[in-house]
Amino acid sequence: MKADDAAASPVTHCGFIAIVGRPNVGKSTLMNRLIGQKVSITSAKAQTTRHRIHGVFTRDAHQFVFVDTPGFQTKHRNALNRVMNRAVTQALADVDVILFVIEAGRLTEADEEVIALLPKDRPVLLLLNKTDKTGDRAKLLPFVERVAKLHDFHAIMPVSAQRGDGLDALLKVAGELLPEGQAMFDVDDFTDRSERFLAAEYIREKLFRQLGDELPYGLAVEIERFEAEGALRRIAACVIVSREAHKGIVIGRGGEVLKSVGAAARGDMEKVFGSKVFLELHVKVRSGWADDERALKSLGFEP
Ligand SMILES: Nc1nc2c(ncn2[C@@H]2O[C@H](COP(=O)(O)OP(=O)(O)OP(=O)(O)O)[C@@H](O)[C@H]2O)c(=O)[nH]1
Repeated sequence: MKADDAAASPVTHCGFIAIVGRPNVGKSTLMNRLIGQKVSITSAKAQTTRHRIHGVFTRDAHQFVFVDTPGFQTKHRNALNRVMNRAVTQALADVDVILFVIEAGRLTEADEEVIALLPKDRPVLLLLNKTDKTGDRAKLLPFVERVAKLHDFHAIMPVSAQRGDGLDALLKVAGELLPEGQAMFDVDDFTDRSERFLAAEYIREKLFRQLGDELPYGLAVEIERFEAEGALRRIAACVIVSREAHKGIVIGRGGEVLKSVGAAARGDMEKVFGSKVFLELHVKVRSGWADDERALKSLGFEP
């Protein structure tokens, strides 16, 4: 942003907000809903978000810079999960406000593991998500009383990320907690991640959606070539799997799975980039990569 723009900007408060919680509680859905743009990927399957993603939302005098974190992993203890958990802890260390998401009426051991990591010196808003499924709010009261004892929460707020219920109130409370400061991003920006990064995210999302329970563990997407010429993007991407047997699953009979993943991802990219996209997609086997921290680093996962 240029200095002139900063002077003209009405923003007086700006800060980082982390969204944390165990897998599948609705963190990505919440961030997308809050910023009204498709930045972070969502799917019905756990663990779809592996990167920290910033989404930016500006409303009047407040600029919210959201950090979406990977879901906490408690099941598989390998390098990939260690890297993911470290990313969450790191995200918590440098933010101004924390949104801790759980499902309304449901507290699991994994939720409690996340609570143990919440910093005591930063405001934490506890969001009870998916209230559209719980029905009568009065029924939630005993649950609220129980979870209130687990941490000194700044506020406990029922929301439905999917329907958008309670989000206005949430932005109001969170806005009051932002530190004074000029805007960090152009008011129209919705992400500080590059198109290259988003391209990989969209492909990964379509694979999650298409493959469902068949999804091979430890699958990743690498962008091998990204060329932008005016309103045209030429992208070559590679889906990495850890075993030869997984290759066929990703390709599908007669190449059908890969073809439809490519078509759907390309559609998203064309909408978001506002350009025409040529996408080449292929599959490679790199054995044991999910256990190799160096390989993770080379794929852009933050160590
Ligand atoms: N009924 C209902 N479902 C929701 C709501 N918010 C999210 N979901 C669903 O819950 C599932 C998980 O949502 P995500 O946003 O991917 O969850 P996440 O916490 O980011 O998951 P990870 O990336 O695995 O950490 C998806 O099927 C969402 O559609 C909500 O408010 N109500």
